[in-house]
Amino acid sequence: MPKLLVVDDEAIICHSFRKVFASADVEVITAGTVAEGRHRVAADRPDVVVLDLQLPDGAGTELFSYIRETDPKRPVIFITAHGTTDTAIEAMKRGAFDYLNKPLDLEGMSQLLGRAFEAARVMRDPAALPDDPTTDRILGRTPAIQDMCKQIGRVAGQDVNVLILGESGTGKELVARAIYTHSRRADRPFLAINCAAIPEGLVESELFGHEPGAFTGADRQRVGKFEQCGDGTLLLDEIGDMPTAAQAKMLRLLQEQRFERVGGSQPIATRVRVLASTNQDLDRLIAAGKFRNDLYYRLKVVTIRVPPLRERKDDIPELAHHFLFRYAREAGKDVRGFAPEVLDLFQNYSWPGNVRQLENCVQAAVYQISGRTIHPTDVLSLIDPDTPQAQPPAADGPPAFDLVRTIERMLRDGERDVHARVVALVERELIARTLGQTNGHQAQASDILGINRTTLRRKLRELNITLDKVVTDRAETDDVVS
Ligand SMILES: Nc1ncnc2c1ncn2[C@@H]1O[C@H](COP(=O)(O)OP(=O)(O)OP(=O)(O)O)[C@@H](O)[C@H]1O
Repeated sequence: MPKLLVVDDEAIICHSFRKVFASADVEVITAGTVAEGRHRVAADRPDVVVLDLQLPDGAGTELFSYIRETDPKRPVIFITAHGTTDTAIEAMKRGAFDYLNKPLDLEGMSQLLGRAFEAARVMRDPAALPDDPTTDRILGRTPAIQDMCKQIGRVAGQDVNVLILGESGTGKELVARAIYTHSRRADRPFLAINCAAIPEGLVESELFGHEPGAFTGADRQRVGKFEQCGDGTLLLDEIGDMPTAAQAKMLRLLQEQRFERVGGSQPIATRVRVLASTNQDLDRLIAAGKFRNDLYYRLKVVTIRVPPLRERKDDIPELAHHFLFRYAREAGKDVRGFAPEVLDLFQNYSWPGNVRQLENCVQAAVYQISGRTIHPTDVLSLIDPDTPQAQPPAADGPPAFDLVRTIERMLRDGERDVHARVVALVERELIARTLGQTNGHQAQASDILGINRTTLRRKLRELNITLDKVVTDRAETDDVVS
Protein backbone atom coordinates (compact mmCIF):
# COMPACT_ATOMS: atom_id res chain seq x y z
CA MET A 1 0.00 0.00 0.00
CA PRO A 2 1.47 3.44 -0.90
CA LYS A 3 2.57 5.51 2.09
CA LEU A 4 2.05 9.23 2.53
CA LEU A 5 3.86 11.16 5.26
CA VAL A 6 2.22 14.45 6.29
CA VAL A 7 4.46 16.71 8.39
CA ASP A 8 2.36 19.51 9.88
CA ASP A 9 1.78 20.65 13.42
CA GLU A 10 -1.87 21.51 12.76
CA ALA A 11 -4.00 18.52 13.70
CA ILE A 12 -6.78 19.64 11.36
CA ILE A 13 -4.45 19.43 8.34
CA CYS A 14 -3.32 15.92 9.25
CA HIS A 15 -6.96 14.99 9.76
CA SER A 16 -7.89 16.34 6.28
CA PHE A 17 -5.32 14.08 4.64
CA ARG A 18 -6.50 11.04 6.60
CA LYS A 19 -10.07 11.81 5.58
CA VAL A 20 -9.30 12.32 1.90
CA PHE A 21 -7.30 9.08 1.67
CA ALA A 22 -9.41 6.96 4.02
CA SER A 23 -10.96 5.00 1.16
CA ALA A 24 -8.05 5.22 -1.28
CA ASP A 25 -5.77 2.45 -0.03
CA VAL A 26 -3.10 4.93 1.04
CA GLU A 27 -1.43 4.64 4.42
CA VAL A 28 -1.26 8.12 5.95
CA ILE A 29 1.50 8.67 8.54
CA THR A 30 1.77 12.00 10.35
CA ALA A 31 4.44 13.98 12.19
CA GLY A 32 4.28 17.39 13.87
CA THR A 33 7.93 18.51 13.93
CA VAL A 34 11.09 18.45 11.82
CA ALA A 35 12.68 15.93 14.20
CA GLU A 36 9.68 13.61 14.13
CA GLY A 37 9.43 13.98 10.35
CA ARG A 38 13.10 13.01 9.97
CA HIS A 39 12.51 9.93 12.10
CA ARG A 40 9.40 8.93 10.10
CA VAL A 41 11.17 9.36 6.76
CA ALA A 42 13.96 7.03 7.91
CA ALA A 43 11.70 4.50 9.64
CA ASP A 44 8.68 4.36 7.30
CA ARG A 45 10.22 5.23 3.92
CA PRO A 46 7.09 7.02 2.65
CA ASP A 47 6.45 7.21 -1.11
CA VAL A 48 5.38 10.86 -0.97
CA VAL A 49 5.90 13.56 1.67
CA VAL A 50 3.68 16.57 2.31
CA LEU A 51 5.57 19.17 4.30
CA ASP A 52 4.51 22.35 6.05
CA LEU A 53 7.03 25.14 5.64
CA GLN A 54 6.73 26.36 9.21
CA LEU A 55 7.15 23.78 11.94
CA PRO A 56 7.57 24.33 15.70
CA ASP A 57 11.23 23.24 15.82
CA GLY A 58 12.43 24.61 12.48
CA ALA A 59 11.66 25.18 8.80
CA GLY A 60 10.18 22.53 6.52
CA THR A 61 13.04 23.24 4.10
CA GLU A 62 15.46 21.72 6.65
CA LEU A 63 13.61 18.43 6.48
CA PHE A 64 13.41 18.83 2.71
CA SER A 65 17.22 19.06 2.49
CA TYR A 66 17.50 15.86 4.53
CA ILE A 67 15.03 14.09 2.21
CA ARG A 68 16.91 15.29 -0.89
CA GLU A 69 20.15 13.93 0.52
CA THR A 70 18.72 10.55 1.44
CA ASP A 71 16.43 10.04 -1.57
CA PRO A 72 16.50 12.79 -4.21
CA LYS A 73 13.67 11.16 -6.15
CA ARG A 74 10.98 11.04 -3.47
CA PRO A 75 8.22 13.56 -4.38
CA VAL A 76 7.85 16.27 -1.72
CA ILE A 77 4.91 18.67 -1.73
CA PHE A 78 5.00 21.80 0.40
CA ILE A 79 2.06 23.34 2.19
CA THR A 80 2.35 27.10 2.11
CA ALA A 81 0.62 29.66 4.26
CA HIS A 82 0.01 33.18 3.04
CA GLY A 83 3.34 34.94 2.51
CA THR A 84 5.52 31.82 2.27
CA THR A 85 5.05 31.15 -1.43
CA ASP A 86 8.48 32.49 -2.35
CA THR A 87 10.12 29.91 -0.13
CA ALA A 88 8.02 27.22 -1.77
CA ILE A 89 9.14 28.41 -5.19
CA GLU A 90 12.74 28.25 -4.06
CA ALA A 91 12.07 24.69 -2.89
CA MET A 92 10.57 23.85 -6.30
CA LYS A 93 13.76 25.03 -7.96
CA ARG A 94 15.62 22.60 -5.73
CA GLY A 95 13.37 19.79 -6.91
CA ALA A 96 10.20 19.80 -4.78
CA PHE A 97 7.29 18.19 -6.62
CA ASP A 98 4.76 21.00 -6.11
CA TYR A 99 3.13 23.06 -3.41
CA LEU A 100 -0.36 23.44 -1.97
CA ASN A 101 -1.73 26.71 -0.66
CA LYS A 102 -3.63 26.98 2.61
CA PRO A 103 -6.59 26.73 3.02
CA LEU A 104 -6.42 23.37 1.32
CA ASP A 105 -8.69 22.68 -1.62
CA LEU A 106 -9.51 19.00 -1.08
CA GLU A 107 -10.15 18.13 -4.70
CA GLY A 108 -6.99 19.83 -5.99
CA MET A 109 -5.08 18.21 -3.18
CA SER A 110 -6.18 14.68 -4.01
CA GLN A 111 -5.44 15.20 -7.74
CA LEU A 112 -1.97 16.52 -6.99
CA LEU A 113 -1.26 13.67 -4.58
CA GLY A 114 -2.46 11.22 -7.25
CA ARG A 115 0.14 12.63 -9.66
CA ALA A 116 2.84 12.50 -6.98
CA PHE A 117 2.11 8.82 -6.21
CA GLU A 118 2.23 8.05 -9.92
CA ALA A 119 5.59 9.86 -10.24
CA ALA A 120 6.88 7.93 -7.21
CA ARG A 121 5.71 4.65 -8.71
CA VAL A 122 7.35 5.35 -12.05
CA MET A 123 10.66 6.20 -10.38
CA ARG A 124 10.49 3.38 -7.85
CA ASP A 125 9.46 0.60 -10.26
CA PRO A 126 12.21 0.70 -12.83
CA ALA A 127 11.33 -0.53 -16.30
CA ALA A 128 13.85 -3.10 -17.36
CA LEU A 129 15.06 -4.85 -20.45
CA PRO A 130 14.01 -8.49 -20.99
CA ASP A 131 17.14 -10.11 -19.58
CA ASP A 132 16.81 -8.18 -16.35
CA PRO A 133 14.85 -10.27 -13.81
CA THR A 134 13.51 -7.24 -11.93
CA THR A 135 10.14 -5.45 -11.94
CA ASP A 136 8.34 -4.05 -14.99
CA ARG A 137 10.14 -5.79 -17.80
CA ILE A 138 9.68 -5.17 -21.48
CA LEU A 139 8.46 -8.61 -22.43
CA GLY A 140 8.85 -10.20 -25.82
CA ARG A 141 11.23 -12.42 -27.74
CA THR A 142 10.30 -11.61 -31.31
CA PRO A 143 13.05 -10.02 -33.43
CA ALA A 144 10.99 -6.79 -33.56
CA ILE A 145 11.02 -6.33 -29.79
CA GLN A 146 14.57 -7.62 -29.34
CA ASP A 147 15.87 -5.09 -31.87
CA MET A 148 13.99 -2.37 -30.05
CA CYS A 149 15.55 -3.41 -26.74
CA LYS A 150 19.03 -3.38 -28.25
CA GLN A 151 18.37 0.13 -29.47
CA ILE A 152 17.26 1.14 -25.97
CA GLY A 153 20.46 -0.34 -24.57
CA ARG A 154 22.54 1.61 -27.09
CA VAL A 155 20.94 5.01 -26.50
CA ALA A 156 20.18 4.82 -22.78
CA GLY A 157 23.74 5.52 -21.64
CA GLN A 158 24.34 8.31 -24.14
CA ASP A 159 22.96 11.64 -23.08
CA VAL A 160 20.92 12.20 -26.23
CA ASN A 161 17.29 13.16 -26.61
CA VAL A 162 15.11 10.35 -27.95
CA LEU A 163 11.87 10.34 -29.95
CA ILE A 164 9.68 7.30 -29.27
CA LEU A 165 7.09 6.52 -31.92
CA GLY A 166 4.34 3.93 -31.87
CA GLU A 167 0.63 3.34 -31.87
CA SER A 168 -1.38 3.85 -28.72
CA GLY A 169 -0.81 1.15 -26.10
CA THR A 170 2.34 -0.32 -27.68
CA GLY A 171 4.51 0.46 -24.65
CA LYS A 172 6.05 3.88 -25.38
CA GLU A 173 5.95 4.93 -21.74
CA LEU A 174 7.57 1.65 -20.74
CA VAL A 175 10.33 2.29 -23.29
CA ALA A 176 10.87 5.81 -21.89
CA ARG A 177 11.14 4.38 -18.39
CA ALA A 178 13.58 1.71 -19.56
CA ILE A 179 15.79 4.40 -21.13
CA TYR A 180 15.68 6.33 -17.86
CA THR A 181 16.37 3.26 -15.71
CA HIS A 182 19.42 2.33 -17.76
CA SER A 183 20.76 5.87 -18.06
CA ARG A 184 23.37 7.70 -16.05
CA ARG A 185 20.53 9.82 -14.69
CA ALA A 186 18.69 6.91 -13.09
CA ASP A 187 19.23 8.39 -9.63
CA ARG A 188 17.81 11.75 -10.69
CA PRO A 189 14.08 12.52 -11.13
CA PHE A 190 11.95 11.26 -14.00
CA LEU A 191 8.96 13.46 -14.76
CA ALA A 192 6.37 13.03 -17.48
CA ILE A 193 3.97 15.52 -18.97
CA ASN A 194 1.14 14.62 -21.31
CA CYS A 195 0.82 17.50 -23.77
CA ALA A 196 -2.62 16.31 -24.88
CA ALA A 197 -4.03 16.29 -21.35
CA ILE A 198 -3.20 19.92 -20.50
CA PRO A 199 -5.38 22.80 -21.75
CA GLU A 200 -3.59 24.39 -24.73
CA GLY A 201 -3.07 27.74 -22.99
CA LEU A 202 -1.35 26.15 -20.01
CA VAL A 203 1.21 23.89 -21.71
CA GLU A 204 3.89 26.60 -21.91
CA SER A 205 3.46 27.57 -18.29
CA GLU A 206 3.48 23.91 -17.19
CA LEU A 207 6.74 23.28 -19.03
CA PHE A 208 8.62 26.53 -18.59
CA GLY A 209 6.84 28.22 -15.64
CA HIS A 210 5.63 31.81 -15.62
CA GLU A 211 6.26 35.16 -13.97
CA PRO A 212 3.55 37.00 -12.02
CA GLY A 213 1.24 38.91 -14.39
CA ALA A 214 2.36 36.89 -17.46
CA PHE A 215 -1.29 36.30 -18.31
CA THR A 216 -4.69 36.70 -16.67
CA GLY A 217 -4.76 34.58 -13.54
CA ALA A 218 -0.96 34.34 -13.23
CA ASP A 219 -0.81 36.15 -9.92
CA ARG A 220 2.28 34.33 -8.65
CA GLN A 221 5.49 33.03 -10.10
CA ARG A 222 5.35 29.41 -11.16
CA VAL A 223 8.23 27.02 -11.65
CA GLY A 224 7.80 24.74 -14.66
CA LYS A 225 8.73 21.12 -15.23
CA PHE A 226 12.09 21.96 -16.83
CA GLU A 227 13.28 23.82 -13.76
CA GLN A 228 11.78 21.26 -11.42
CA CYS A 229 13.40 18.33 -13.20
CA GLY A 230 16.94 19.68 -12.61
CA ASP A 231 19.33 17.28 -14.29
CA GLY A 232 16.75 14.52 -14.51
CA THR A 233 14.76 13.13 -17.44
CA LEU A 234 11.55 14.65 -18.78
CA LEU A 235 9.14 12.69 -20.98
CA LEU A 236 7.04 14.87 -23.26
CA ASP A 237 4.21 12.47 -23.98
CA GLU A 238 1.90 13.13 -26.96
CA ILE A 239 4.32 15.74 -28.31
CA GLY A 240 2.26 15.91 -31.51
CA ASP A 241 -0.32 17.82 -29.47
CA MET A 242 2.11 20.47 -28.27
CA PRO A 243 0.77 23.94 -29.16
CA THR A 244 2.78 25.97 -31.69
CA ALA A 245 4.03 28.61 -29.23
CA ALA A 246 5.36 25.92 -26.91
CA GLN A 247 7.00 24.19 -29.91
CA ALA A 248 8.96 27.37 -30.70
CA LYS A 249 10.18 27.54 -27.11
CA MET A 250 11.05 23.84 -27.11
CA LEU A 251 13.14 24.28 -30.25
CA ARG A 252 15.14 27.05 -28.64
CA LEU A 253 15.57 25.01 -25.48
CA LEU A 254 16.94 22.08 -27.46
CA GLN A 255 19.28 24.33 -29.46
CA GLU A 256 20.60 26.44 -26.63
CA GLN A 257 19.81 24.51 -23.43
CA ARG A 258 18.14 27.68 -22.17
CA PHE A 259 14.61 28.99 -21.86
CA GLU A 260 12.64 31.79 -20.22
CA ARG A 261 9.59 31.52 -18.04
CA VAL A 262 6.41 32.78 -19.71
CA GLY A 263 6.43 36.58 -19.25
CA GLY A 264 10.07 36.49 -18.12
CA SER A 265 13.18 37.80 -19.81
CA GLN A 266 15.91 36.12 -17.82
CA PRO A 267 17.34 33.02 -19.51
CA ILE A 268 17.42 29.91 -17.34
CA ALA A 269 19.90 27.16 -18.15
CA THR A 270 18.67 23.56 -18.20
CA ARG A 271 20.40 20.16 -18.22
CA VAL A 272 17.25 18.08 -18.57
CA ARG A 273 17.36 15.05 -20.87
CA VAL A 274 14.29 15.16 -23.11
CA LEU A 275 12.42 12.06 -24.23
CA ALA A 276 9.41 12.68 -26.47
CA SER A 277 6.74 10.27 -27.61
CA THR A 278 3.72 10.28 -29.86
CA ASN A 279 1.28 7.97 -31.57
CA GLN A 280 0.63 10.53 -34.29
CA ASP A 281 2.18 10.69 -37.73
CA LEU A 282 4.46 13.70 -37.32
CA ASP A 283 5.13 13.92 -41.08
CA ARG A 284 1.44 14.38 -41.61
CA LEU A 285 1.22 17.00 -38.84
CA ILE A 286 4.12 18.87 -40.46
CA ALA A 287 2.39 18.77 -43.86
CA ALA A 288 -0.75 20.16 -42.21
CA GLY A 289 1.28 22.97 -40.62
CA LYS A 290 0.61 21.71 -37.09
CA PHE A 291 4.11 20.64 -36.14
CA ARG A 292 7.41 22.42 -36.71
CA ASN A 293 9.72 20.72 -39.14
CA ASP A 294 12.84 22.10 -37.41
CA LEU A 295 11.68 20.78 -34.03
CA TYR A 296 10.99 17.38 -35.58
CA TYR A 297 14.53 17.25 -36.97
CA ARG A 298 15.97 18.12 -33.57
CA LEU A 299 13.89 15.47 -31.86
CA LYS A 300 14.27 12.62 -34.29
CA VAL A 301 18.08 12.33 -34.20
CA VAL A 302 17.53 9.15 -32.24
CA THR A 303 14.16 7.55 -32.96
CA ILE A 304 12.84 4.35 -31.46
CA ARG A 305 9.84 2.75 -33.10
CA VAL A 306 7.72 0.55 -30.89
CA PRO A 307 6.13 -2.15 -33.08
CA PRO A 308 2.37 -2.75 -32.92
CA LEU A 309 1.33 -6.02 -31.30
CA ARG A 310 -0.05 -7.41 -34.58
CA GLU A 311 3.52 -7.34 -35.96
CA ARG A 312 4.82 -9.47 -33.10
CA LYS A 313 2.06 -11.94 -32.48
CA ASP A 314 4.47 -14.55 -31.17
CA ASP A 315 4.85 -12.38 -28.07
CA ILE A 316 1.14 -12.66 -27.26
CA PRO A 317 1.25 -15.87 -25.15
CA GLU A 318 4.06 -14.55 -22.94
CA LEU A 319 2.37 -11.18 -22.46
CA ALA A 320 -1.04 -12.78 -21.86
CA HIS A 321 0.38 -15.10 -19.16
CA HIS A 322 2.29 -12.26 -17.57
CA PHE A 323 -0.92 -10.21 -17.24
CA LEU A 324 -2.88 -13.25 -16.08
CA PHE A 325 -0.51 -13.92 -13.18
CA ARG A 326 -0.22 -10.25 -12.31
CA TYR A 327 -3.99 -9.70 -12.10
CA ALA A 328 -4.72 -13.05 -10.49
CA ARG A 329 -2.33 -12.06 -7.71
CA GLU A 330 -3.86 -8.59 -7.49
CA ALA A 331 -7.39 -10.02 -7.37
CA GLY A 332 -6.34 -12.74 -4.91
CA LYS A 333 -7.75 -15.39 -7.28
CA ASP A 334 -6.44 -18.81 -8.17
CA VAL A 335 -6.56 -18.35 -11.95
CA ARG A 336 -4.02 -20.65 -13.57
CA GLY A 337 -4.19 -20.36 -17.31
CA PHE A 338 -6.00 -20.02 -20.62
CA ALA A 339 -7.91 -22.65 -22.53
CA PRO A 340 -5.92 -23.30 -25.74
CA GLU A 341 -8.80 -21.81 -27.79
CA VAL A 342 -8.28 -18.47 -26.03
CA LEU A 343 -4.67 -18.26 -27.10
CA ASP A 344 -5.73 -19.13 -30.66
CA LEU A 345 -8.31 -16.37 -30.50
CA PHE A 346 -5.71 -13.93 -29.20
CA GLN A 347 -3.27 -14.91 -31.95
CA ASN A 348 -5.89 -14.35 -34.62
CA TYR A 349 -7.04 -10.98 -33.38
CA SER A 350 -5.52 -7.72 -34.64
CA TRP A 351 -5.29 -5.86 -31.29
CA PRO A 352 -5.92 -2.30 -32.46
CA GLY A 353 -5.33 -1.11 -28.87
CA ASN A 354 -2.07 -3.11 -28.71
CA VAL A 355 -0.57 -4.37 -25.44
CA ARG A 356 -2.82 -2.15 -23.33
CA GLN A 357 -5.91 -3.74 -24.90
CA LEU A 358 -4.52 -7.23 -24.28
CA GLU A 359 -3.74 -6.28 -20.69
CA ASN A 360 -7.24 -4.84 -20.16
CA CYS A 361 -8.83 -7.88 -21.74
CA VAL A 362 -6.93 -10.34 -19.52
CA GLN A 363 -7.50 -8.19 -16.43
CA ALA A 364 -11.26 -8.02 -17.03
CA ALA A 365 -11.44 -11.78 -17.69
CA VAL A 366 -9.50 -12.56 -14.49
CA TYR A 367 -11.80 -10.37 -12.43
CA GLN A 368 -15.01 -11.76 -13.88
CA ILE A 369 -14.41 -15.51 -13.94
CA SER A 370 -15.07 -17.82 -11.04
CA GLY A 371 -13.00 -20.81 -12.19
CA ARG A 372 -9.29 -21.36 -12.68
CA THR A 373 -9.13 -21.22 -16.45
CA ILE A 374 -10.05 -18.46 -18.88
CA HIS A 375 -12.29 -19.72 -21.69
CA PRO A 376 -13.32 -18.15 -25.02
CA THR A 377 -16.67 -17.03 -23.61
CA ASP A 378 -14.81 -15.06 -20.92
CA VAL A 379 -12.95 -12.93 -23.43
CA LEU A 380 -15.10 -12.74 -26.54
CA SER A 381 -17.16 -9.85 -25.29
CA LEU A 382 -13.94 -8.01 -24.41
CA ILE A 383 -12.53 -8.04 -27.92
CA ASP A 384 -13.85 -5.54 -30.43
CA PRO A 385 -16.34 -7.62 -32.44
CA ASP A 386 -15.94 -5.49 -35.56
CA THR A 387 -12.42 -6.63 -36.18
CA PRO A 388 -12.60 -9.39 -38.80
CA GLN A 389 -10.06 -11.62 -37.05
CA ALA A 390 -12.36 -11.87 -34.02
CA GLN A 391 -15.03 -13.68 -36.00
CA PRO A 392 -16.00 -17.23 -35.19
CA PRO A 393 -14.63 -19.92 -37.46
CA ALA A 394 -16.39 -20.50 -40.76
CA ALA A 395 -19.13 -23.14 -40.73
CA ASP A 396 -17.00 -25.58 -42.67
CA GLY A 397 -13.84 -24.94 -40.66
CA PRO A 398 -12.50 -27.13 -37.87
CA PRO A 399 -14.59 -27.39 -34.71
CA ALA A 400 -13.94 -24.37 -32.46
CA PHE A 401 -14.04 -26.49 -29.35
CA ASP A 402 -14.52 -30.01 -28.23
CA LEU A 403 -17.67 -29.96 -26.12
CA VAL A 404 -16.96 -33.08 -24.10
CA ARG A 405 -13.33 -32.10 -23.46
CA THR A 406 -14.39 -28.60 -22.48
CA ILE A 407 -17.02 -29.85 -20.01
CA GLU A 408 -14.59 -32.36 -18.54
CA ARG A 409 -11.92 -29.71 -18.12
CA MET A 410 -14.33 -27.28 -16.47
CA LEU A 411 -15.44 -29.94 -13.99
CA ARG A 412 -11.86 -31.02 -13.33
CA ASP A 413 -10.77 -27.42 -12.74
CA GLY A 414 -13.58 -26.94 -10.25
CA GLU A 415 -15.06 -24.06 -12.25
CA ARG A 416 -18.33 -22.34 -11.37
CA ASP A 417 -21.20 -21.08 -13.57
CA VAL A 418 -20.62 -24.12 -15.73
CA HIS A 419 -24.19 -24.34 -17.02
CA ALA A 420 -24.37 -20.76 -18.30
CA ARG A 421 -20.93 -20.96 -19.86
CA VAL A 422 -21.39 -24.26 -21.64
CA VAL A 423 -24.80 -23.15 -22.92
CA ALA A 424 -23.22 -19.93 -24.23
CA LEU A 425 -20.47 -21.91 -25.97
CA VAL A 426 -22.99 -24.24 -27.58
CA GLU A 427 -25.30 -21.41 -28.61
CA ARG A 428 -22.46 -19.45 -30.10
CA GLU A 429 -21.27 -22.42 -32.11
CA LEU A 430 -24.77 -23.33 -33.25
CA ILE A 431 -25.72 -19.83 -34.34
CA ALA A 432 -22.39 -19.08 -36.03
CA ARG A 433 -22.57 -22.33 -38.01
CA THR A 434 -26.21 -21.86 -38.98
CA LEU A 435 -25.47 -18.37 -40.24
CA GLY A 436 -22.48 -19.77 -42.07
CA GLN A 437 -24.79 -22.21 -43.84
CA THR A 438 -27.34 -19.51 -44.76
CA ASN A 439 -24.50 -17.30 -45.96
CA GLY A 440 -25.33 -14.78 -43.24
CA HIS A 441 -29.05 -14.60 -44.06
CA GLN A 442 -30.64 -13.95 -40.70
CA ALA A 443 -34.27 -14.65 -41.69
CA GLN A 444 -33.35 -18.10 -43.00
CA ALA A 445 -31.20 -18.78 -39.94
CA SER A 446 -34.11 -17.87 -37.61
CA ASP A 447 -36.33 -20.32 -39.49
CA ILE A 448 -33.79 -23.13 -39.22
CA LEU A 449 -33.10 -22.42 -35.56
CA GLY A 450 -36.80 -21.93 -34.74
CA ILE A 451 -36.25 -18.60 -32.98
CA ASN A 452 -37.57 -15.22 -34.10
CA ARG A 453 -35.29 -12.65 -35.70
CA THR A 454 -35.38 -10.28 -32.75
CA THR A 455 -34.13 -13.04 -30.47
CA LEU A 456 -31.47 -14.00 -33.01
CA ARG A 457 -30.21 -10.42 -33.19
CA ARG A 458 -30.11 -10.17 -29.41
CA LYS A 459 -28.08 -13.35 -29.22
CA LEU A 460 -25.70 -12.13 -31.92
CA ARG A 461 -25.07 -9.08 -29.82
CA GLU A 462 -24.81 -10.89 -26.48
CA LEU A 463 -22.54 -13.60 -27.85
CA ASN A 464 -20.51 -11.15 -29.93
CA ILE A 465 -20.98 -12.99 -33.17
CA THR A 466 -19.97 -11.03 -36.24
CA LEU A 467 -20.41 -12.20 -39.78
CA ASP A 468 -18.32 -12.21 -42.87
CA LYS A 469 -21.24 -11.75 -45.18
CA VAL A 470 -24.46 -10.63 -43.63
CA VAL A 471 -27.20 -10.52 -46.19
CA THR A 472 -29.22 -7.61 -44.96
CA ASP A 473 -32.45 -7.03 -46.77
CA ARG A 474 -34.41 -3.87 -46.27
CA ALA A 475 -36.89 -5.48 -43.93
CA GLU A 476 -34.06 -6.64 -41.67
CA THR A 477 -32.43 -3.23 -41.66
CA ASP A 478 -35.69 -1.80 -40.41
CA ASP A 479 -35.96 -4.38 -37.63
CA VAL A 480 -35.63 -3.07 -34.13
CA VAL A 481 -33.02 -4.90 -32.12
CA SER A 482 -34.42 -5.56 -28.71
N1 LIG B 1 6.59 -5.23 -24.13
C1 LIG B 1 5.85 -5.09 -23.03
N2 LIG B 1 6.02 -5.90 -21.97
C2 LIG B 1 5.25 -5.80 -20.88
N3 LIG B 1 4.28 -4.89 -20.72
C3 LIG B 1 4.06 -4.05 -21.73
C4 LIG B 1 4.83 -4.09 -22.94
N4 LIG B 1 4.40 -3.11 -23.75
C5 LIG B 1 3.41 -2.48 -23.11
N5 LIG B 1 3.20 -3.03 -21.89
C6 LIG B 1 2.16 -2.62 -20.91
O1 LIG B 1 1.05 -2.16 -21.67
C7 LIG B 1 0.47 -1.01 -21.07
C8 LIG B 1 0.49 0.15 -22.06
O2 LIG B 1 1.82 0.57 -22.26
P1 LIG B 1 2.25 2.13 -22.32
O3 LIG B 1 1.41 2.96 -21.40
O4 LIG B 1 3.73 2.18 -22.16
O5 LIG B 1 1.81 2.42 -23.83
P2 LIG B 1 1.91 3.79 -24.66
O6 LIG B 1 2.43 3.42 -26.01
O7 LIG B 1 2.68 4.81 -23.88
O8 LIG B 1 0.38 4.19 -24.78
P3 LIG B 1 -0.29 5.63 -25.14
O9 LIG B 1 0.25 6.06 -26.47
O10 LIG B 1 -1.74 5.31 -25.22
O11 LIG B 1 0.08 6.54 -24.01
C9 LIG B 1 1.28 -0.73 -19.81
O12 LIG B 1 0.63 -1.31 -18.71
C10 LIG B 1 2.60 -1.41 -20.08
O13 LIG B 1 3.23 -1.80 -18.89
